[in-house]
Amino acid sequence: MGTALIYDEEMTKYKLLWVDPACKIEVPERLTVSHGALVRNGLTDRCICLPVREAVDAEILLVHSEEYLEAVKQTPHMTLEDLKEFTLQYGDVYFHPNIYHCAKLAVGSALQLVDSVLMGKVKNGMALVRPPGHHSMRSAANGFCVFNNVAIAAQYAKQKYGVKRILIVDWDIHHGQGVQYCFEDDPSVLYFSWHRYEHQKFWPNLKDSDYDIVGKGEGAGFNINVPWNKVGMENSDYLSVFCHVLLPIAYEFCPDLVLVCAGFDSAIGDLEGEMCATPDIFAHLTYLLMNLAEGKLCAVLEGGYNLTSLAQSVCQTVQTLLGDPLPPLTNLTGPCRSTLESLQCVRAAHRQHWSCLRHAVDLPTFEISTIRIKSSGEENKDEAEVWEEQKSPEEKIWPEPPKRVSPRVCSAVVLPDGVVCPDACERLSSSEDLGPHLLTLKKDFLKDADDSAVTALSRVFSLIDKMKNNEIRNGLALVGDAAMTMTCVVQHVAAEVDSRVFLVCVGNGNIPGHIIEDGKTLVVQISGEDTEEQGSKYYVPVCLKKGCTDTSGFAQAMFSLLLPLGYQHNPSLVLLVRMPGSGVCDIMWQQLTALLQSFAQGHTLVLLQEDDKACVGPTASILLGNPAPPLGQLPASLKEDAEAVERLRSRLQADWNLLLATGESTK
Ligand SMILES: CC(O)(O)NCCCCNCCCN
Ligand SMILES: [Zn+2]
Repeated sequence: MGTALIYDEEMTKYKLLWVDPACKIEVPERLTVSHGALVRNGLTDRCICLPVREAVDAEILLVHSEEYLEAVKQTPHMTLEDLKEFTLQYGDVYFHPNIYHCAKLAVGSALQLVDSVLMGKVKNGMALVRPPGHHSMRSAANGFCVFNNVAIAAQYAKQKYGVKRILIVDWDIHHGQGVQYCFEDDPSVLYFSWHRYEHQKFWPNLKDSDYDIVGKGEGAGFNINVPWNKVGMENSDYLSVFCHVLLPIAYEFCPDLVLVCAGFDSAIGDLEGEMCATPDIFAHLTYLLMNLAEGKLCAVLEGGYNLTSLAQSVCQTVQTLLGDPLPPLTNLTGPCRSTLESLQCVRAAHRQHWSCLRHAVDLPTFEISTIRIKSSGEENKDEAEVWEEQKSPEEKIWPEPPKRVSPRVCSAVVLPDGVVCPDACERLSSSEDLGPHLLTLKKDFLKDADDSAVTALSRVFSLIDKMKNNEIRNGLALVGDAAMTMTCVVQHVAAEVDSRVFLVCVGNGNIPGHIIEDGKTLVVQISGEDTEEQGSKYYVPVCLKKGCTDTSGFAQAMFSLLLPLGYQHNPSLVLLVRMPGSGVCDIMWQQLTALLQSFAQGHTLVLLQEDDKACVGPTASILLGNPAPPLGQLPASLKEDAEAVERLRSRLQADWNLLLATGESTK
């Protein structure tokens, strides 16, 4: 199934007709440069382009009042003076004779997108629309918005398709108060928004946008506000909020549909947001949401006023929806103090509503500052970087997002004769000769192994070499001895100069100490074995009371440990090993396999032991880019497990700052 793209140049045919400094940034070019960039990058050709349609009254009335709709209906016939007069009753928005038509097309586009996803015609999609929607309220236009496109889409999905739970993620830099008000007492719609706030000093200056506004009545807990009280937030800050707030709660909520208020004024260069996150961050934010709701994700454009970063961010988002490998995120320094303060406040405010936060350790709050947490060796930022930070936003410069090339082959497999190769996978030919290095390895490691083990290892090494040359994206091997193969692979890869391995080992098994000595391999082992081994900076033993069968504990370790560590380690290869008898359930295994593709441009090598042959199919399905099935609504994890994860975090966060979620200052 493909990715839908909805766009029509009719929505560019309205603009500001008088002087209004607050509205002059909302220009038709926002749509033309975004669509133009998609065309130029060959992305429109790869999408399923769906036609727009006008929303009908009944659809608009799902959210708005009749008197408001009737009033907006009069605008096409108004004179310029009448339009100005009409506009005065609302805030930071303007009307135009054609804006009612475009507003109906914007709603219609969102509904077309929801239809195509929920009818299973496409996997996911994006609607490039204007006017935006998330500020408009039941009886009021606001913040360039006329009708609330995404709120209407959510009500539409519930009414027409009986969707039970909908997650709305609003990564626009402004608070979508219109969406919040629409669903604040509705437990079937979880609304998440981060937004520039500066302690209510930033527009729309609402107390309702603060972290302690969590929803009302039945809806308590289903409204998450993350205020940015400082500008200059970076990729690390955004990822921290996803890892420590949004993803744990979203997985617990287990939505049937994900809607994104995709505003890109949260990207670097935008004068509204004044943030420093780069366009490629949206590739990751999109991907991290794609394993919810079995990939049913509809992104609808909201804001974004720097035409360069807007176009790049839109392309990054659509490329991820299309399944392209994710770009590496470099120099993630960890969240700033102000972010930690917000994180801690939001987690505390929601602790009573979400069991994933029940055991969250929250420390006394502390003064706010944007002093960046320095991880070791970051102390002396060179002059240029410091100067860079002090430049004013409009002069911000940032590198073009890296090219994201999909290898010719997605998944290659090494399987013993007699094991069927999963559809769409490529079996590595068995005619590989034993390379010279293998003969030495045979001497060092495999001296007593039989020839089939040596042959299998030689094929696994050629899998790795093909990944290194980007001939294949990922690989899977079913081997006789997973632990031994794992050790040889780490040894083989670590020998290369700029290689870094992220080894994720599921289940019990001994990790030889020497593989973590060089600091190039980071090991996370999730098992049920209480290793007295305290671990080190590069060896993170997560032992779950009930072992890997405990989905909640496993999921918590995935979000609050694995993701932050993986991002900060920024590996060139992910090695995922399923030890025999791990007890991990297939769906959890698939979710883990999917999430790990956030790293190393998707270069994941999965090692399975022969008696786990039944896992080949489900694993291959994920490696081929299919979404992982839902885990179901997650119960609370065991207190001991949550405390174990917290202990690990506090031990490791001095070295790995992305683990920070509360206010500890690093040493
Ligand atoms: C969709 C949206 O969230 O991007 N709308 C933003 C509205 C901003 C209103 N204030 C403008 C002040 C100009 N400096
Ligand atoms: Zn915005």
